[in-house]
Amino acid sequence: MSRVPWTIKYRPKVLDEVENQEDVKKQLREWIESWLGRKPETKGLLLYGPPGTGKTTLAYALARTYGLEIIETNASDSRNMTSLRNIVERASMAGSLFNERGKLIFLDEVDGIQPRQDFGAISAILEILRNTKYPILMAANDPWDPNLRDLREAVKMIEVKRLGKVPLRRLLKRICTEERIKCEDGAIDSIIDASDGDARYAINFLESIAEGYREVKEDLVNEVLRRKERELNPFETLRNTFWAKYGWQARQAVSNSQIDYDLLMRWFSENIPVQYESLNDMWRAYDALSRASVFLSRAKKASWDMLSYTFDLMGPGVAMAEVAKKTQNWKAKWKNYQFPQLVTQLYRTKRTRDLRDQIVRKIGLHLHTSSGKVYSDVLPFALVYLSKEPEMMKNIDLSPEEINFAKSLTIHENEDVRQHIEKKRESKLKRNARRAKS
Ligand SMILES: Nc1ncnc2c1ncn2[C@@H]1O[C@H](COP(=O)(O)OP(=O)(O)OP(=O)(O)O)[C@@H](O)[C@H]1O
Repeated sequence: MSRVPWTIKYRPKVLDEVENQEDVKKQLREWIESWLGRKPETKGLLLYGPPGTGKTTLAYALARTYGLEIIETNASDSRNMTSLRNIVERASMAGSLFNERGKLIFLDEVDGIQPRQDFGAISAILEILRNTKYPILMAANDPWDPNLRDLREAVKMIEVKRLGKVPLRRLLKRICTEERIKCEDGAIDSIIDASDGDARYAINFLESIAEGYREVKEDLVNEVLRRKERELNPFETLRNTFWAKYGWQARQAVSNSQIDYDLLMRWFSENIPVQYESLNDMWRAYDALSRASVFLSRAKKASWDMLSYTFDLMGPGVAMAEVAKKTQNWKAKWKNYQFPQLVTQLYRTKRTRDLRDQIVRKIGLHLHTSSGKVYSDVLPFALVYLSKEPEMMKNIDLSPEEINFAKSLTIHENEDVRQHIEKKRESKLKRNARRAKS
């Protein structure tokens, strides 16, 4: 029989069982009661706060407390939006929501909506909000994305704060008692410190330790935490690989690492010339790494069994590339590893990329087309047009910062576009000439 995870098993069923969050619970009660009194304050309500603080829990507990059926869907899927529209439409035709068993619609992860992929999802939600006869509760971790502005204005927003240490401790201790597990107080405190108010993380952590070791001891918890920290640290993975005397040690360093494999590959790629001084060592290390990369893409496309070869090549392959390692008096050399260029570059250009995406989104909204289409077909021409008609910049609602950015782009793009148009014109002329001949 499959076991129910503790986060589900111990999820509060009704509002009174939800630890803390008194203000949130009060506001949720008032909101749903305003619906039951047929005069909703606002049709939609958005719960926002960090992961694992109980937003989903609150939604389910609210529904249960008031005997409502909950309809949950992930907001960032346009198919869900279509089926939701149907539900809402049917309800408006059927008359009153509360004739039979009422419903509460719960849209999770509204901040996961990608305007490019889920084009129209936000306007679909806004439309659903206008027409709904059901209360609509939404959840987001970060609701401050500019794409969500219209949504923010249409709903009531309630912040769900991180759970404090005291309620979290109460929660974990209750679970330990019900599961009949011996838990040291210091162990619970360490888990709470590491979880940073994320109840899901804390409960999952407790469960994994209890499952593996049958009791929850402080030194054990601290050791697991230290290991986790190390496995998340790319500098540590690099050091353990480059400093490994034997292949199996290097393999372990790579396979234990919790870093995304593609990213790890970039870390190695950047730091092979930092670690190795001999060109031959470097050459062998890069050779192994490039083979690892081939197996990684095969693993992703064909079968994850290939991952084993990726580890062999990225770990022992890179580590054993150093010939001196086979000699008696080899000693590991301390080096200052570097961040991969790509990571620093992406970090530095984040603001620029965000600005570009915002402009593209606004042009797309104006032209009723997706951001993807704007990128591929429209952007260079739109920039030229905008530079000629500065008033248009204001019409499509560009902020002063975006206008400056668009202008700076236009200078470069103008030349590109001119050449692009020129080339197109030439090939068209040639084509016409060929046609005329034949
Ligand atoms: N206030 C609380 N009282 C009791 N248990 C809680 C509370 N908050 C969270 N939990 C526990 O933590 C688990 C995770 O919470 P939940 O899924 O509601 O978080 P969330 O805020 O929706 O997270 P995310 O933003 O990642 O979706 C729940 O299943 C529940 O067991």
